[in-house]
Amino acid sequence: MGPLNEEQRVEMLSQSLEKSGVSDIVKEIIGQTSGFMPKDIHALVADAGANLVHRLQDVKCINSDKASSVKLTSTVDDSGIKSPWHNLGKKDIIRALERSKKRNASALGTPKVPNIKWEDVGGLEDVKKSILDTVQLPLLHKDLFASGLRKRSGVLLYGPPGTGKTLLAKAVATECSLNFLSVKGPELINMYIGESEKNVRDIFQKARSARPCVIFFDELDSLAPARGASGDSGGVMDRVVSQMLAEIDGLNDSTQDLFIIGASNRPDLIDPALLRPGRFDKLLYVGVNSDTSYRERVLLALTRKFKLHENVSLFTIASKCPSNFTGADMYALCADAWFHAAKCLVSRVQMDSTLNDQVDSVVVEFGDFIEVLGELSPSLSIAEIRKYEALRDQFEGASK
Ligand SMILES: Nc1ncnc2c1ncn2[C@@H]1O[C@H](COP(=O)(O)OP(=O)(O)OP(=O)(O)O)[C@@H](O)[C@H]1O
Repeated sequence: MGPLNEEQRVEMLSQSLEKSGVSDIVKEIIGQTSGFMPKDIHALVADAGANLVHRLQDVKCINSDKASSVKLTSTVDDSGIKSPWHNLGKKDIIRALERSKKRNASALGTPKVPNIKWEDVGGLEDVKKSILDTVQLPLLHKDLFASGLRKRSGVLLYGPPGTGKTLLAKAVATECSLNFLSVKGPELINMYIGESEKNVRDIFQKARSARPCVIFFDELDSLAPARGASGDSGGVMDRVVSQMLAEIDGLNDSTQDLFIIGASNRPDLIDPALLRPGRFDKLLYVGVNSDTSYRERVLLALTRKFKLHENVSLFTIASKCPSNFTGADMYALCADAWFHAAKCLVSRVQMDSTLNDQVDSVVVEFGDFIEVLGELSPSLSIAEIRKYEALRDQFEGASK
């Protein structure tokens, strides 16, 4: 679920603060909560509550120090029950808002070269090649591309969740020795008027000072929904999209070593202006392939650092996995199989102390995979995958 619109935020905040007697503050702060998702509202209220607890503790200490009979001001509601929430003041909420702002600022992170190699990405060879063409060629032939007519492209990786979009973007950055600046859409949206646009400017500024650099916009649809469609009367999202467009267009005048890669499950929700030439105009579908050999290649990548028993046939395991297993499902399979093997090893060592020196080397056997496979179910149904494929058909050709 994306950011809430103003009406939804008012409703949720009013409900959460109903018992506190400070619901009149909702009007005051609502403008500062643009871009909030339900979890952000919960966090805000919980944080304000934590503030209150600290304050109550402080007052309690003072009161017991003075051995006075001063009582905390608490009101009694209709039912006659005293609620500590009645002590919640505007100050607690304002403080919680300030903290949330600080958290957002630090969550925007600093760029660094990731440590994901091509070998860590299984299957997806075509997508790998297309991204490399877009990123590596201009890097290797800067002069040629700087004078060319073709505007540089940003890549949009789209498709179902857990299929390796983030992994691919990181692998490109590692392989081309680029710094990687990852921005999750909702993280960037700030409640303070003007702050979200500033965050966008800051991100591009950070990337410019860390060149060569890739900016990876995860959940691009929540960051750049079609303008006028977000239902946010504050218009924060619209201004963020406009700022993004201005920054991306600005990239075309500068050198060839700043790249933008976006990822989204719902490209149909992204503002179409962002998908025009020179922006995120190279659309690459990253999906689920029902071929056994695809699953085998993903398993190979995921078990690269495992010690596998010689009885393990990754192809046989791949053929036993449901055809709608995503990369993330196979990650769960491998992690669970390793854990199963580790547990067995620990119980063997407990029974026989002569095996103590083996404790560091977990060897994963075929049986470990089969054992845990039965407990896993695909995170996406075949019907859901078909929906994503229908979206792909709709977008196919858009980047050609
Ligand atoms: N093709 C793949 N090869 C190897 N591992 C994969 C692959 N696809 C997914 N995985 C595993 O699944 C995890 C989740 O993948 P990733 O975060 O790249 O998915 P995503 O497509 O970006 O998902 P989302 O849309 O939810 O952000 C990865 O950390 C990796 O362990």
